[in-house]
Amino acid sequence: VRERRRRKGLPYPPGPRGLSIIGNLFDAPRERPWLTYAEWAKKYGDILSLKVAGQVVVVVQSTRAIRDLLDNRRATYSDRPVVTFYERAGWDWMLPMARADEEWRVGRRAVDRGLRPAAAVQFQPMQKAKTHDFLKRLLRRPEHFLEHIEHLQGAIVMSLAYGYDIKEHNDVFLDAAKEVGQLFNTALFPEALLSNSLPMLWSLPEWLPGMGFKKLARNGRELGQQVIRRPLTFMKESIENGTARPSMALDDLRDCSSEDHERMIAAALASIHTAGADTTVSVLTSFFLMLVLYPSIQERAQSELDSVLRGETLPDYSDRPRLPYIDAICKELIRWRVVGPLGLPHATTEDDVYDGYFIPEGSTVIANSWAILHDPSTYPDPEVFKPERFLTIDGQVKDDPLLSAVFGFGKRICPGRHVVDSTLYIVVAAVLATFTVSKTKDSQGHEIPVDGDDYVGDVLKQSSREVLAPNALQTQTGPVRELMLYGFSFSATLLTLHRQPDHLI
Ligand code: HEM
Repeated sequence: VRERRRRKGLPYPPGPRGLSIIGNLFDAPRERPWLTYAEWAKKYGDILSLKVAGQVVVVVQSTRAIRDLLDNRRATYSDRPVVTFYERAGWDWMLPMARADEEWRVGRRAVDRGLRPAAAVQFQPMQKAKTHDFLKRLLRRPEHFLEHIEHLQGAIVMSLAYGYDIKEHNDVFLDAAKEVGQLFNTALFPEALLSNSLPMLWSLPEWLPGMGFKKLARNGRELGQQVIRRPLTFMKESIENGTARPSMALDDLRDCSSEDHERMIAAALASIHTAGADTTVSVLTSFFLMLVLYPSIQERAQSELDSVLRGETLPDYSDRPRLPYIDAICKELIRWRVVGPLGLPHATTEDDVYDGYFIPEGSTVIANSWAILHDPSTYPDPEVFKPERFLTIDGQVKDDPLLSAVFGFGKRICPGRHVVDSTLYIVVAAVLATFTVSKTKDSQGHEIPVDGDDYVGDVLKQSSREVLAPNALQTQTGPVRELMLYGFSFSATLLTLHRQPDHLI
């Protein structure tokens, strides 16, 4: 009744009509939901709603609606949905999923400061050195390129967060951070979210089918604390010994006014690996896929690099203005395989009305970034990799304000985007300057084909299957699927390197 009064007769945004109790639980698309949502937009328009287990989920799918709500009404649209699982597991410290409370604000301010463009520039020499290290690994064992990409990203993140150099193998900080990331992804599986709307699930015994999430919650609490505390102890010791290197932690911890403040900062820093790892790794993996699928693009990029560097040096950041084609490749990589096609869900903190529709407080709001970046009227042949989209007729780089959709919106926009920009540029330029990547040949000398479509996997689903396999329920809830990242399943052996100017590395 209260809600009816608040609605003043206004309808929710249109959408598929669900069954009464469970709403659209079973309508919510299971595979690549962004495609289904884009399809639904043709019927319902650029703002639609679903009711998932009693909760309103609003999906916005045009630049107009996304900007109007998530950017221009950011004061209302910057919360995250309540995930009981995170609260129970004591994981609400993790910045990307944190509710928009004081703790998030403190952590977010520190991360914004540490990763702002001026600060990100200071990390560039480190990113360059780690990239050269990556080239050497690639040269030694090209078939393990996925592992090398992961190592590179881990090395960059741990260095910028703590000034810490990760070990060659089995680094304790990195391994724990990776485990948290895996658990975090796993926790987005349907059963955990279902426990949101069915609190009584928490009182059922752990051994029952589908109750695996209770064990996860238990293990996750301890692991989370380790990931926060260990680097903090390391930082304190290295500050005391005078061995601390420039890093976000060094700047932030110096300014801490209390133990509580310190705890919030440490939690925000510990979130960075989870937020930045899979995402950057995904884009860099897309890069290698692109190289085997589009040899002519590789060739053109190499001739641009050769004309600037003359085969004498490795590319540096100062070369960037003279390498517009490389820059255009980086932009197209971000657009081509959108890492988080539906970003991370936002939530509203008060009732709102938009286009005559009622959006209640506490709604989950999902922006379909994929729909924007694969709209054929803006990007013709959207599935084809075409760096030229981002070049003017005279070969200069064109800015495209729509691209930032990959990094989300409003107050929650990804604070790591400037660092991503410098990582992508240096890796793409350095790999193209030193290697030619192509498909592997079979024993008869025929190229082994690579199916680019196969390559879209589903990291989260796979990890949840591993942990929960015996007990997994088959149910799916809506918002779970929105948190999917692309995973990559093409064979790691499909990589032959030709151009190996060892003297450069
Ligand atoms: C290609 C790489 C990356 C992509 C595509 C990406 C994308 C995103 C997206 C879509 C969000 C959610 C935005 C929203 O809610 O509207 C996000 C949040 C976040 N990202 Fe990234 N990200 C990337 C790399 C990184 C890196 C390298 C870092 C750190 C160094 C990072 C740190 C964060 C953090 C801390 C948040 C949470 C912000 C908050 O909730 O307030 N990301 N990112």
